[in-house]
Amino acid sequence: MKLGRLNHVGVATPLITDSIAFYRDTMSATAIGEPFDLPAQGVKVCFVDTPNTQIELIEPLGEGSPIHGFLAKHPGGGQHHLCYEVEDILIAKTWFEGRGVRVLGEPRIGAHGTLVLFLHPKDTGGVLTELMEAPQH
Ligand SMILES: CC[C@@H](C(=O)O)C(=O)SCCNC(=O)CCNC(=O)[C@H](O)C(C)(C)COP(=O)(O)OP(=O)(O)OC[C@H]1O[C@@H](n2cnc3c(N)ncnc32)[C@H](O)[C@@H]1OP(=O)(O)O
Ligand SMILES: [Co+2]
Repeated sequence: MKLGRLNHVGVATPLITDSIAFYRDTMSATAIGEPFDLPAQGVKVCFVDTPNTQIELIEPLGEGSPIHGFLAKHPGGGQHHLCYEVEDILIAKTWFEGRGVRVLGEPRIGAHGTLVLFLHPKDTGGVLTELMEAPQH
């Protein structure tokens, strides 16, 4: 298993429109995508492009959203996860499971249209870690 590039930093927000305005007007981000719903992941998503990575703004979508608990603890939002690219998600899953790192569920299609999975923050130094298969260019 080889750890790839940092694909994005996930930032949870209670109101994605406010966060978009902040990144546009205060952070001076010039490449901000359109927000879209990802019901399979329980979030509304908007990507903010920076020169070397992306900020992934995520707002809860639906009652079962996985970020409700995080926002209950951090009502104003905050840094939620780091996402690294890997070549093969199933090889990565086996690698981390073999080292006692809890893998949260099975791989699912993420916001970039490739398979993603999450590692439990208590097994990764307190950082919720997402792995994603790199998009084909
Ligand atoms: C946009 C789609 C996709 C993409 O393609 O990029 C995404 O990024 S979707 C992002 C949202 N999806 C997920 O986060 C899925 C995986 N997450 C989960 O399964 C859960 O959120 C969780 C990580 C298991 C946490 O569950 P929750 O019920 O909120 O809390 P717990 O009480 O079980 O938490 C246990 C423990 O972990 C701490 N915690 C929770 N979230 C985080 C976090 N983001 N970063 C660091 N630590 C976190 C929580 O505080 C608890 O610790 P203690 O308080 O010490 O007990
Ligand atoms: Co993500």
